[in-house]
Amino acid sequence: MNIQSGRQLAVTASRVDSISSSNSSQQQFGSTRDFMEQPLSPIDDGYQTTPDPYDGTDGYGSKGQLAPLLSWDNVTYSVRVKDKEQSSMRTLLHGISGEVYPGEVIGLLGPSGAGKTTLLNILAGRIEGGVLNGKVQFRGKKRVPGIFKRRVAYVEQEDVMFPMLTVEETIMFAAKLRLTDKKYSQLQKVERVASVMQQLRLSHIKGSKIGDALNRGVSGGERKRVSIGVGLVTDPDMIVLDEPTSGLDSNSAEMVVELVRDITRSRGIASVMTVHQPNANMLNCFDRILLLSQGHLVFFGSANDAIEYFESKGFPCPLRQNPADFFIDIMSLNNRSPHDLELSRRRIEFLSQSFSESKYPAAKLSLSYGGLYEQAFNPNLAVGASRVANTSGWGTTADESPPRRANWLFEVKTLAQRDVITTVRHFTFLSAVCLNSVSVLLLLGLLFFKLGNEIESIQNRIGLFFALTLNSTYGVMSHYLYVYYKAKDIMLSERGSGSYRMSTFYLAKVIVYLPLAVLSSWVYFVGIYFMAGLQPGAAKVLTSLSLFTVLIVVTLGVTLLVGSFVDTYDLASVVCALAVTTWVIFGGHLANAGDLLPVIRWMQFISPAFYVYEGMVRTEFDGLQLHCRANNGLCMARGDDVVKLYRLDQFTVGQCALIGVGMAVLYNLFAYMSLRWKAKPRYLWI
Ligand SMILES: Nc1ncnc2c1ncn2[C@@H]1O[C@H](COP(=O)(O)OP(=O)(O)OP(=O)(O)O)[C@@H](O)[C@H]1O
Repeated sequence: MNIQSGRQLAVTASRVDSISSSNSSQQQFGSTRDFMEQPLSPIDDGYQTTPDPYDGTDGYGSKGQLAPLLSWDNVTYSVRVKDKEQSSMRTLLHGISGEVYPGEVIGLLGPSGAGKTTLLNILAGRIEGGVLNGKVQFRGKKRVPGIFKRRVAYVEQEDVMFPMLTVEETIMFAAKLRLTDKKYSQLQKVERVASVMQQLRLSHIKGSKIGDALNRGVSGGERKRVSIGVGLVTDPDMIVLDEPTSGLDSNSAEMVVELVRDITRSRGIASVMTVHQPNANMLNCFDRILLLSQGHLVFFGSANDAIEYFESKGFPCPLRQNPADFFIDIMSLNNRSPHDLELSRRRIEFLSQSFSESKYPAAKLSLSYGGLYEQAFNPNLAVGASRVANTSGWGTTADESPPRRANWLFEVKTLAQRDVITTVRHFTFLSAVCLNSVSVLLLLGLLFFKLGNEIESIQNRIGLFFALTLNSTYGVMSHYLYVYYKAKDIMLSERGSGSYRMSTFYLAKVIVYLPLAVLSSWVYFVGIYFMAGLQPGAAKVLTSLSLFTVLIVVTLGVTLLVGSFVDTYDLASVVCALAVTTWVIFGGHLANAGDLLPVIRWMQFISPAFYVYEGMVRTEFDGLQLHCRANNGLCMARGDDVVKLYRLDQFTVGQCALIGVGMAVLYNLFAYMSLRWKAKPRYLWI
C-alpha cells in the first residue's frame, strides 16, 4: 500500500543528500540573496532545461488515465475590506488551478495568511461572502450543491461536538442522521460505525466521553480522529480537513495525517488538507503539495519535485532542513526591515510568476499513479480497488441522483434522542434548573407563607404573582439560552453537510426543553401555591397553573427567538434581560394598568407577562372574601373590587389564556423562521 510513500521517502532522501553535497549552507543562503539582486525578467527558467518531471515520461508510471475527482481552474477570490473610511476590494486568491484524484492526498501549505483556508473552503463549497470567479468541477461537471455537500466530508479546525456524548455515540448519531434508512439497515450502520472506529483506532475508547474544557474527555488527537470519523461514516468521495494537526503534539499530528493517508488509499477517496508546518514524515504522506503565498500559487506537485524545482530556481533546500520549513521560509514575507520586506516580496512574485510560466497546467502528474493502479487492481486491497477502478468512469458510474434525506419523523426522533442524552448528562445545567426550582420554592414559599384573608394580604397576593412571573421568565431565559447556543454552534457546523432539516432541529429542541422547563416550574408553582394558602379548589389551582404554563411556553419561545436571531450568546443574554425587564415593567404590577400614557400603553399589550399576570390575579381574587377591620373606610371586602382598583379587568381569564397561547405559537413560529433565515448557508458556488 505504501509503495509510493516508500519511493518518495527514498527520492526525498537522495535529493536532500545530493543538495547537501553540492551546496554549503553559505552558498545556499548566498544563492537566495544573489537572486534578489537579479532583475525579475527575463526569467532564466533552468527548471525547464532539465528533464521535466511533469512530462509523464519520468518513469513514475502512466498518467492521465484517472479523471480528477475535483478540479479547480483559475480560482480568484476577493473580499471587500474597509481601511480608514475607505472601502476597497482585496484579492485573497489569484487564479489558482489544480486537481485532486481519487486515492490522492493533497497538502495545502503556505505561510500564515497565504490563503490556504480560503482555498480549502472554496474547494469544499463552504465560502461565504466576497466575489468568487473561476471554475470548480466535481467529476468533470459543475458542482450541484445538494449533491456535492453530501459527497464531501469537511473536518473543521475546531472540533465542534457534544462533550457529553461518547465517541461511539457521536459517530453513531452522525451515521443515523446522514445515512438513510432506505439504503442502510440499522445493523449496517452499526457495522459501519465499528469499522470507522477501527480504522481510526478509536475502538478502545468508544465508551469515553468527548469532553470539553470543564469535563476531561478524550485527548486532542483522539478528538480530531472522532471528527474525521463523523465525516467518514457517510462514505464520502472526498475529505477536506482544515488544519487537522493544529494544537496536537507531533506524534498525534503524524498519526492523524498518516491515518488520513491510509484511509484515502484504502477507500480510494481523495483528501485535501491544510497543514501549518508539517514535519518530514507528514510531508511524505502527501502525494502532492500545493504551495500558496500571498494568495498566489507557487508550486503544485510532489514534495520531491518541489525540492528539485526550487533548486532549479536558485533556492536549494539546505542540508538537514525539513523541506516543509524550507518551502514556508522562501514563501514568507520578511518583515525585519523594509529592504528585507521588498526582497521577500520580489522573491514571492518571482516564484509565482515562474510557476505560472512553467508547463503547468498540462497534466503535471508527477506522483506515482502507477502505485494507485497497482492498488486498484490488487485483489488484496478490495475496497480501494473497487473505488479506484470506478474512478476511471466517475461521470458515468457514480450515483448522481439527488441525495435522499432521512425520514422527517426519524430525524426528529434521532435529534430529540441526542438532545435528551446531552441534557440528562449535562450535570451543571440540570443542577442549575433544580437549584432554581428549590430556591424559588423556599424563598417565595416562606416569604408569602399562609397569606390569610386579611386586608393586608391584598398586597402580598399581588406581590406573589409578580414575583412568580418575574422568576419564571428570568429562570427559563437564563437556563435555556445557554444550552440552545451550544446546540446551535454544533448545528451550524453540521448544516454545511446537509445533515438534517432546520425544522427537525427546532422541533427536537422544543420537545426536550419544554417538558423540562414546564415540570421544573410546576414544582415551585404548586408548592408555593399551597404554602401561601391561595384559594383552594381544583378549578382555581388548574386555571392558575395553566396560565403559568402558558407563560413558560411563551418565554421559551422568546428565548429561542432571541437565540436564533442574535449571533452571539453575550448579546443575546442582554437582549433577553431587556425583554424580561420590559415585560415586567408593563406587566400590570409596577404601574397601574389603566394609568399608562397612551403613547406607551401599547407595550402592555405585547407583554405576555401582562396577560398571564392579569389572568392569575383575576383567578385568585375572583370570589375571594377579605376580612375588613372595623372602622376602616378603605376596606374592600370583595376580591373583584381589588381587580377593578388595579385595572386588571381589561380581559377575561379565558381571553388572557387565549392571547397567551397565541403569543406562544407566534413566538415559536418567529423563532423557527429566524433560525431558518439566519442559519441558511449562503455559500458561493462556481
Ligand atoms: N472575509 C474576509 N475578509 C477580509 N479578509 C479576509 C477574509 N477572509 C480571509 N481574509 C484574509 O485573507 C488572508 C488569507 O486568509 P486564510 O485564512 O485563508 O489564510 P491561511 O493561509 O489559512 O492562514 P493561517 O495559516 O494563519 O490560518 C488573510 O490575510 C486573512 O486575514
